[in-house]
Amino acid sequence: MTDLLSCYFTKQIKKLMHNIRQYQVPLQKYMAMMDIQEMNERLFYKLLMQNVEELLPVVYTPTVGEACQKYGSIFRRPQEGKFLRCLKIGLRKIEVIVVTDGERIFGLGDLGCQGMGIPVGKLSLYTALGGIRPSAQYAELLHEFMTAVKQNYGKKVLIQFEDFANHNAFDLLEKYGTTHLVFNDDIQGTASVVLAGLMAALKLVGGSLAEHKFLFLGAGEAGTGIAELIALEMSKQARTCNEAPLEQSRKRIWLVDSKGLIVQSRMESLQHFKKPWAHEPEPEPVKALIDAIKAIKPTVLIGSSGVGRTFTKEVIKAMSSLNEKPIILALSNPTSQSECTAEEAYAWSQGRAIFASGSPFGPVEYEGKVYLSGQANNAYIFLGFGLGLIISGAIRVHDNMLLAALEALAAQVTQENFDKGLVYPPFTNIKKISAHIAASVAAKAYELGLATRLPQPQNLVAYAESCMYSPNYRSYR
Ligand SMILES: O=C([O-])CC(=O)C(=O)O
Ligand SMILES: [Mg+2]
Repeated sequence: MTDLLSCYFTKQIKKLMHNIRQYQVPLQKYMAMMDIQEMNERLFYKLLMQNVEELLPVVYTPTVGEACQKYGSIFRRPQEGKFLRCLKIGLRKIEVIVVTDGERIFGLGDLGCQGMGIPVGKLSLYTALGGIRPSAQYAELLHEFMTAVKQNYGKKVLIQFEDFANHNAFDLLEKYGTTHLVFNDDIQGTASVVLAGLMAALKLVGGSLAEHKFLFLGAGEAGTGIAELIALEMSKQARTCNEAPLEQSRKRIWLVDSKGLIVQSRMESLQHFKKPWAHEPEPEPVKALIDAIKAIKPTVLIGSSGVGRTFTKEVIKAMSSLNEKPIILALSNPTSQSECTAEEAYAWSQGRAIFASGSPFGPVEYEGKVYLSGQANNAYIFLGFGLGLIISGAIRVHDNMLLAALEALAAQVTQENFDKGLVYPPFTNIKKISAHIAASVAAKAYELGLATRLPQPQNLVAYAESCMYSPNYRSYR
């Protein structure tokens, strides 16, 4: 890029940042960013890269949550002229199509794309009551998609499952994990990012993983995914001293779901992904989180239920009376669903909590001291993880790659970060962090014989960096 061009680019970015800062409402900032993306892709990415701490909460968690809820009303410029292509790659045998523009849904008015529920509902009536064969059930449809993707793009295309419901997520990951390059961000990404934060937190609190006791509120993808990775790492650490098989490690981890503490006597009615966590001997039947804390006496409390405001004053106080430095992770997104705020965690623990959250919180002042809190968000992992798979030409995901990724992340928390109470490095350095994670993941892929890009590059960090997209203007003369 010539000096003149780069100077112009810099000015453009400065002005646009100035414009975006004029908006007070996060959703307006989001819409401004989407406009820029549509108008000028390079500008959008450069802007985001250079202002990652400020703009990540706009284009991603938490504002993107609100944008999704209002997607129908803010989505303005549809991509036209693509129907024929979509129909050609779609399902083959179609008999009925119910179509809506979403503008007059019942008496509710214009619901935009959220009006989709109506055609879906009408089609189910065709099938259930009209006898029209459904074109494909969920599993068949997904299988067709997975097969088509591999056929079109080969075995090295990474398919990231995002925000699937529990009842499908675990099965899909297991089913396609052996035939495709698949990664579930909510199970594996969240698990890795949380374990990285925990390993960093242990440097502040002391003790090995096996010396801690974990209690989860929420036993879905995030909760059980994290629990399993903690158990795996515990066993790995203990293997050197020849003890602690996986089942043994799992016993240090307890989960509470909507029906209370998961225990042996509930085994029959538990969904399969919860069964490994039904422990005995069980304490008295325990329903409420606060009672579970009293019974289990955890050192680490992790919220992953998607329900906000559940880490009450009583809960945080109980954790703080049990522990000098309670580790408290409020992972649910977006901010409205966070188990507690950073302010609450610090105030209710008298500034003793080691706190991180899924959605970002700003600095908090408590009794004259400023506390920062890390964002335990899977964005730390999935970017570098995906890049590592791609640059090595990996054809499968292996648990040891997750461990490699999270170790690389934990290793990048500096003393300076710790001093501020952070168990994650700042997002400002995310590209550098991702390059290191990518290099570790790629190295593991080579070690496991799952990499296809040969020969292995000498310096994987440098190679990862050289593979990264860089949005600059080009001079065409
Ligand atoms: O999107 C995020 O910030 C993290 C995530 O995957 C989720 O909450 O489902
Ligand atoms: Mg997600």
